[in-house]
Amino acid sequence: MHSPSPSRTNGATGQPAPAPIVEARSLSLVYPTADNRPVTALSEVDLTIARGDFVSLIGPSGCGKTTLLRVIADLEQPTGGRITVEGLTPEQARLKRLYGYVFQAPALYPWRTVERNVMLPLEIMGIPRAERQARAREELQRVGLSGFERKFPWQLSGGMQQRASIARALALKPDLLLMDEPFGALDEITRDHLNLHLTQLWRSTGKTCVFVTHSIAEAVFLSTRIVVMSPRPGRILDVIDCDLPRERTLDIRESPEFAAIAHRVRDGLKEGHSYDD
Ligand SMILES: Nc1ncnc2c1ncn2[C@@H]1O[C@H](COP(=O)(O)OP(=O)(O)OP(=O)(O)O)[C@@H](O)[C@H]1O
Repeated sequence: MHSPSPSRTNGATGQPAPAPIVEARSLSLVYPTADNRPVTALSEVDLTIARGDFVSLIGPSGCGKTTLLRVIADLEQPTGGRITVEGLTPEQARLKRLYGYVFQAPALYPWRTVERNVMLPLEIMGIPRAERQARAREELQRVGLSGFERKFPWQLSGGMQQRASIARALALKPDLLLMDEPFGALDEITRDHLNLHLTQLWRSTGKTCVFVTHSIAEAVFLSTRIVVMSPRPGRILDVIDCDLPRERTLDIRESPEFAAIAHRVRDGLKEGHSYDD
C-alpha cells in the first residue's frame, strides 16, 4: 500500500523539511449524473507528492487519473477530503499560476504561430511583449523547437505540436507540471524520443511532474514514483518507488531493475482489474 506522508522535519538538521508540493487526504469525488447513478471517480485518495518528484498516475480507463489531475489543477471540485497544492487550496494555486497543464491533445490555436501560441497565457497575464517573446523563445529552444517560432501548428508534426504545448506550459515558469497523457496519440518512435526529451527536461529544470499514462514502460522510464490506480471506485492501489538512476537513456528499459519495477506495476494493475468490465 502507499507510503505515508514524509515527516515534516529533517532528521539530520532538525530544520523543517520542505512542504510537499501536493498533499491529498481522503480525497473523494463523486460526479452527479443525469440518470441518478452518481459515478465515484475518486475514493479516499491519500497522496503526497514531494518537490522534484516525477510521479506517474497509471491505471485502466476510467480509474480517475484525469479526475485526480484536474482536482490538483482546480478544474474539478472534490466532494470529500482535502488537498493542498504548494500549501494552498487548488484555487489559490491556480490563481497564482503555480502549475502548467499539458492536455492530451496539443490544443494550439491554428491561426496563431507557434511562438504566439506559447505567448498567449503570458499575454493573458499582462506580461510585456518583449518579455513574453523572450520567454516563449527560451522555452521553445528548451523543447527543441528553435527555428519553428513562425510556423503555424498545422505545419508541425504531432510530436512537435505536443512539444509546443509543453513549452507553453513551461513559459509560465511553474514549479509543477501537470501532464494528461500528452504522448498517448503519438507513434511509438516519436513517443520514445519525447520520453527521452522529457526526462532530460525534468532533470535540467528540477520541476515536479505529475504525468498520466496508460503505458507501464513510459511510467517506469519517466518516474521517481508510480501511483497505481483502479476503477469503480477510483482509488490508489499502490505507490511504487522507481529508484532507477535519475539520468536515464532508453537502454535502461533492457535492465533487470527496470523489468522488476515494471513487473510490480503490472501486478498492481492486475490486482485492480475487474474482469466484469
Ligand atoms: N464530467 C463527468 N461526469 C460524469 N462522470 C464523469 C465525468 N468525468 C469523468 N467521469 C467518470 O469518472 C470516472 C473517472 O474518469 P477519468 O476520466 O478521471 O478516468 P481516467 O482514468 O482518466 O480514464 P482514461 O484513461 O480513459 O482517460 C469514469 O467512470 C468517467 O466515466
